[in-house]
Amino acid sequence: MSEGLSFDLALGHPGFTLSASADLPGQGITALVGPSGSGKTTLLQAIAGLEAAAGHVTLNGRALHPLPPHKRGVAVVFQNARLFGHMDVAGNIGFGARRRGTDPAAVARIVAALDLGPLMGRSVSRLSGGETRRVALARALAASPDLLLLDEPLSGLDAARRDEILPYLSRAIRAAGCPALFVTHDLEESLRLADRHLAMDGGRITGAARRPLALRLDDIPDDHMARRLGAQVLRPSQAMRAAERWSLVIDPASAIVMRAERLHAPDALILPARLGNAQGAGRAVEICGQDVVWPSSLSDFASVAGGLECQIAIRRPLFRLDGTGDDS
Ligand SMILES: Nc1ncnc2c1ncn2[C@@H]1O[C@H](COP(=O)(O)OP(=O)(O)OP(=O)(O)O)[C@@H](O)[C@H]1O
Repeated sequence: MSEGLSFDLALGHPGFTLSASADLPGQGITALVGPSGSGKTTLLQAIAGLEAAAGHVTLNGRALHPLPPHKRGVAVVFQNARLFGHMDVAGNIGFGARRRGTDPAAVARIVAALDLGPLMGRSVSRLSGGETRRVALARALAASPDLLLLDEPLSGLDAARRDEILPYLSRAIRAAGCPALFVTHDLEESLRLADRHLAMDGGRITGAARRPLALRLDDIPDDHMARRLGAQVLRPSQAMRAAERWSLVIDPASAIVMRAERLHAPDALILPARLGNAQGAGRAVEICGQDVVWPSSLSDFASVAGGLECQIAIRRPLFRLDGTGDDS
């Protein structure tokens, strides 16, 4: 029995043909990226059973296709949150939970992870855009989905709101323990959320890459991209000058991309361990999406999920949007 999500789907609209297949792991967050009109939404809809298609979809060996949508165990979060306007926040979240008999303790954990406690009694018509997105995600997660599909869940939010939500989103999806596939046009979102990437073009999957996000190092530090990411790129030689508190074992061909506002935070000082001190010598850093785990002492590893906003960029190109990158 194959683990994870596997699909091979075909359908046609006038002037557009979807013919997409991929095998994804049973855990983690996959970003689906590609130009407008490439078929990302159509693929999500077909996986969810909301759009008729030929082919197969299996999740952990269970055939989802051609089951009706409500029997697939798939939750979809759309661009517009589509909350139930006649219910308050608690009602919306409870709806998903009741349908699948989700343990109330699990629902409480989701509410806490998304920091929705203070909003539970509020009418959904009185929520901000960011709060609305968090409720939509909570409602989807509360239904204990086997697979979570998100179609540009943060579109239309300004940068500040998106920054506010991203850590919640990452934490809540990972805590749910189901695989998630999310459509995004936003490089920062994919950098910060995803640990696997699928590229789509012309109705086909044209490339895939495992984590860490495989952008060519040379793609990142140009001024425009750095500004978009709010980041500065510390090449190893520059990073050494910032050496004080932590050391980090990284490949000499790698660089650390760190959000500029964190550069002077004492807890966020990082240097490559080629010149490392005893704390980091010989230990490898582990990257999981935005979560960087590194040795805080010789015997102890500290997780800094959400607390340290940095990414490791690998110099070797693993993935390019034109689909010519490899996936090794
Ligand atoms: N119901 C439909 N009938 C006819 N054509 C459709 C239908 N739905 C989508 N299409 C077409 O299928 C193609 C893929 O659309 P889709 O919305 O999946 O692209 P997308 O990659 O999600 O785009 P975007 O990034 O702009 O949201 C487009 O050419 C679109 O016009």
